[in-house]
Formats: sequence, C-alpha cells, structure tokens
Amino acid sequence: ANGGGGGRSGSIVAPPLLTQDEDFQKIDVNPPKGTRDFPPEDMRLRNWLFNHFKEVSRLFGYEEVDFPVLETEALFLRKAGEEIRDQLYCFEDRGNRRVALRPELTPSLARLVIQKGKSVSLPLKWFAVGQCWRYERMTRGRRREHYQWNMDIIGVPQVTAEAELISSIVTFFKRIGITASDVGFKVSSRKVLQELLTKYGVTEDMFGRVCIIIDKIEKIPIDEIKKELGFTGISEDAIEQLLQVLSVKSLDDLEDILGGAGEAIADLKQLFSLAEKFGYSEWIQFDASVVRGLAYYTGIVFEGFDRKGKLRAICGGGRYDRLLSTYGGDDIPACGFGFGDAVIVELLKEKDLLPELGQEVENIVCALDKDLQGAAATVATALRDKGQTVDLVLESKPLKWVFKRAARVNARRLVLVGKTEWEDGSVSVKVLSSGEQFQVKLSDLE
Ligand SMILES: Nc1ccc(Br)nc1
Repeated sequence: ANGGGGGRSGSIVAPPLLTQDEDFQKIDVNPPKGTRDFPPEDMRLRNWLFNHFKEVSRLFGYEEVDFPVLETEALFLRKAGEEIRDQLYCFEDRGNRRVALRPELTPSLARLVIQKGKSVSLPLKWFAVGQCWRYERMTRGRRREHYQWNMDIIGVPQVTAEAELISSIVTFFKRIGITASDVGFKVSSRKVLQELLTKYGVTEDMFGRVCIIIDKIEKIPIDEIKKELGFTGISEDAIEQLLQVLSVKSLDDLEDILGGAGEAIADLKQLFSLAEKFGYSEWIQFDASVVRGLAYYTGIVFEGFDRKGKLRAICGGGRYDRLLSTYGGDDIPACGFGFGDAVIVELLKEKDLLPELGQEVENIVCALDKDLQGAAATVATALRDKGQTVDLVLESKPLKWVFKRAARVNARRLVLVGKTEWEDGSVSVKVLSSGEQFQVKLSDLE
C-alpha cells in the first residue's frame, strides 16, 4: 500500500492509503464533539417534530425549499459583532475556497431569492427544516449542530406578514398540546431603537452593533452593556435614556415617549390588532427589550419564551427588509423566523408532552421451515404490494424467537407460512393482541 501521498499526479494530494497495521485501527464510535446520532427511537421523535413543522407550513400555504449545508463564508461575514459570526464553522476547502457550514438558513434563502430574481413572482412563502452549525470551543460542552424550522415571507412590507408568521407558530404549539399558559411571545420593533438612536444622533451604520449589544442585556452585567454602548459613540446620558425606554412594558407608555407619529408605534398597534383577528392575543405581549441577536432585523421582532422562565428562547424572528439589498439584490421586504429542535424538546419534557412513539409494523411474516423461505418472500411481497408493512424473518428461526421479535417490533399480526397450508395456497394468521388464529388464502389476505 502506498505509505504516503508521494508519486501522485495533479494538484490535489490525496491522503495516504492506510498502511497494513492501520487497516485495523479501533475508531471512536461516538459522533464528533457537539453532534448527535439519531438511533431509531430518537429519529421517531425527530420525525414527529419535523412532520408537525412541515404540516403547519403547508397548512399556511408555504412551499418547502432547501439549500446546501455548505455555503461560501462571505454569506455570513457580517460586522455587527454577532455571536453567530464569532462561532462560524468556517474553513478552507481543498480548492482553497473560504467556506462555512451554515449557522442559519436566512442568508441562503436570501441568496436563492436573488438568484431566482424576476423568474419568481412575489410574494414568496417558503419554509425549510435544515441542520445548522456553529463552532464553539467545547469548554462549554454545548452542541455544535441543531435543526431549525424556518418560515419566510418575501415581498410583503405590511405587518400582516409578521402577524401570519406568529399565527403559524401558535398553530404549531396548539397541535402539540402547548398552550398560552405555557409559552408566550415577546414582541417589539427595532424601529423603536431606530427612532431613539436617530434622536441621539447615532449613525445608521452603528444600528446593527447597538442591537447586538442590547440583545445581551439579560446575559451580561448592565455595566458591560453600558461600556459597549459607549464604544459605539452614544453619550452616557443617551445610554441611560435608552435603557430606560427599553424597560417599558406597555405600548401606551412607549407612545408617551416616542410620540404617536412614528412607524414603530403604528406597526406594533397594527400587529396587536391583527393578533386579535388571528385569535392569538393571549399569546403575545409588548416588551421593548426584545431586539433579537441578528444584525439584519429592521422592524418587528419577536421571540417565543416559556412562562416559567426556565428555558432559553424557544424560537425567534422578525422583519429584515435590507438583507437582500446587502447581498446586491433588489430592495425586497422580507420577514421570517427560526425555530430550533432543542429547546422545544426540553419544554415538552417539562410539560410531560413528549409523545410515546414505539416501532409499529402490521405483519411479521415467517416461514415454518427453511424450504419455505421463498414462499415467505412471496407472501411478504403480496402484503407490501397492498401497502401493508411487513417485517420478513430472513433466516430460519425457532418460533420462540419469532414471537419475541413480534413483540419487540410491536407487530399486529403473525403470518406463518407452513407446508400443508402453502400447498393449498393458504397461510396461517395470528392476531397477536387477541390470539385469534385463522387460515386464509394468500389472494384473500388483506
Ligand atoms: N446558529 C446556531 C447553530 C448551531 C447551534 Br447548536 N446553535 C446555533
């Protein structure tokens, strides 16, 4: 075996073939740090969750899309100091290209919309469920991948778009047994900050950075927040005023501060009015401190939270009217949300709402002797052609073993192919719940 990469032509140097003793190297059977396997019982829960994500999306008339997990790094190189940027899973590929495992789906969605350009008619209503990545020093032992459900509306400037997105998440929660007593949505608008910062003379290019600092308000000491805000050029007095406004908990109080002429108040009033019409008023509350941790939001922002305050944000989203133009696309308004697969499972555990999802199969088919293995295959195929699920016993096994497996795979029926019955074109069927047993012609088996 070639012990090295030497003597190979071409620019790419392939890794050396394994030398003889390396062929039998014991490997670590665990998945890479921060990643998960999905053995059957976990995959059943994941499919249950994702099916609800996708069924709700289709209920709302959205079309499914997907994108490569691997993107050019440039798609995510925003300069606002976001955690998502600091933890980018980026590297240089074998063609010396700077690439990254996507940390979120929205930039890819924006890229595809721009790519499609005039070939798609607006508005677009798209959804996706995709794996997203971050590279975090494992000091904190946190995961490096999760799956995110996204729904996005492209091309609708009105707040009806955000109102519909929140309605879709409420629909999802209701389907899995979560109520407005369990979770709520904190809603605000970045236009609140925009109007305040303009008043304080903060330039537009600082807006994203200020939002990212404010988003950390409950995560780091307030003095650190004030210090970081100071670096953006906001005066100490303005910082005090700003933090004061962000503690406001009612739209009326906010209106008293901002005045009723601005877009922030108009948008929020419209959203709360629409919430009434969609029937989810009890799920949402105004909270001026909500800014979300992504620099590209420009208007309404919202996040789902557990009312017991034990968990991290369940989901979050908002309006991002400038993102497409920052990628060189047209100025197309957009809004959307991301909903991760981790916190929701913790919430379901908390509420004892995890579904019981055992394996299920309708039939286990078994030949009573090895000469009938072919006959058993015929029986299995006949049942499968009728849409019946079949676990076919593939080797000669004692009946005791077959009954044990039938119980383990939770089979409804045991179909036995025996010599005498098969000569008559029949099989023996045992309904495992009742013990009822009968002979039936294969042609009549259903
Ligand atoms: N953005 C992001 C990606 C992966 C995980 Br786990 N958390 C956040």
